[in-house]
Amino acid sequence: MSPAPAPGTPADATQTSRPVLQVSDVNKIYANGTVALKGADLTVRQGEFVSLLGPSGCGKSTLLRIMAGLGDVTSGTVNWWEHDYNVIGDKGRKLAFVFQNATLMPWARVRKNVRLPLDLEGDNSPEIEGRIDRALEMVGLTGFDNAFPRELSGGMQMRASIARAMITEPNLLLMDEPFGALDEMTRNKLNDDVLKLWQKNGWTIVFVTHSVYEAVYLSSRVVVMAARPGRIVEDIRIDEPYPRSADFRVSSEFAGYCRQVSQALERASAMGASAPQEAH
Ligand SMILES: Nc1ncnc2c1ncn2[C@@H]1O[C@H](COP(=O)(O)OP(=O)(O)OP(=O)(O)O)[C@@H](O)[C@H]1O
Repeated sequence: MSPAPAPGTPADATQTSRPVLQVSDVNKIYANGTVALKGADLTVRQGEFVSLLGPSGCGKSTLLRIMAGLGDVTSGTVNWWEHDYNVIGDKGRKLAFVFQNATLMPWARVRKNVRLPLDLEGDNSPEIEGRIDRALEMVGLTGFDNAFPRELSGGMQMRASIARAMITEPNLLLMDEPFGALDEMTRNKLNDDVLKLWQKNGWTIVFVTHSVYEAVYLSSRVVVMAARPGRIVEDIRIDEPYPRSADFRVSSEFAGYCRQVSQALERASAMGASAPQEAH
């Protein structure tokens, strides 16, 4: 497995790495006739940080769920690590999903919440406790393992949710607008934390967001989608080195990329607004 870009390397270092996800000509039509995805083509390579950005209803969550193997496609193919669905879970081919809400079990303490995926796998090996400790440490929740979710702030609950995803030691992390409900300071802090974890662990990430700023700050690529029918319309490289920091947020390069992505989003929104909903 090739790692995520090392500190200081350009964001395009991943352009030739192995594909982790290949979505080819995928169409998704829900039972009520909604064309949620039309002809979606997207390859995500090892070590990339790809954001999906687009107006409401353009199919971002549908695409992410399909990438997670959670939803059937109407036609087209999806491959993971150049194989079909059956390889997910093999060594080096683990996938985790982080939802918009922390989705913690309210009656269980943080430690129990974080170990849930291992419990579901029936894994009760002796090193589990150490793994939980390390996951909590990585997300900055050491000392909170006995707290109940209601005793944590929204940001801390999201950290617990990320720790729960990390416990399975994923290679591919799919995140559906994980920080949308948080205030800006907390969101910025968690953005930095996720970037650090991404680099440290060699993850590949696909990240859904509504925020141009968040997409530009985090991503090596921003994929812009349009609605009615849901489709990919632009694919923009954010060719800035990692690690990125507060300096990047106030740089002219950041402003330039935000302008470019905002304009792409405006074009995408205009396309969806003028198009009638297609049936088949
Ligand atoms: N289970 C479903 N059955 C029918 N239609 C659905 C279903 N799920 C989503 N849709 C429709 O498919 C389209 C794409 O929805 P999706 O949630 O993927 O978009 P999105 O870009 O993630 O939206 P948002 O940004 O608002 O979360 C929308 O028109 C939505 O109403």
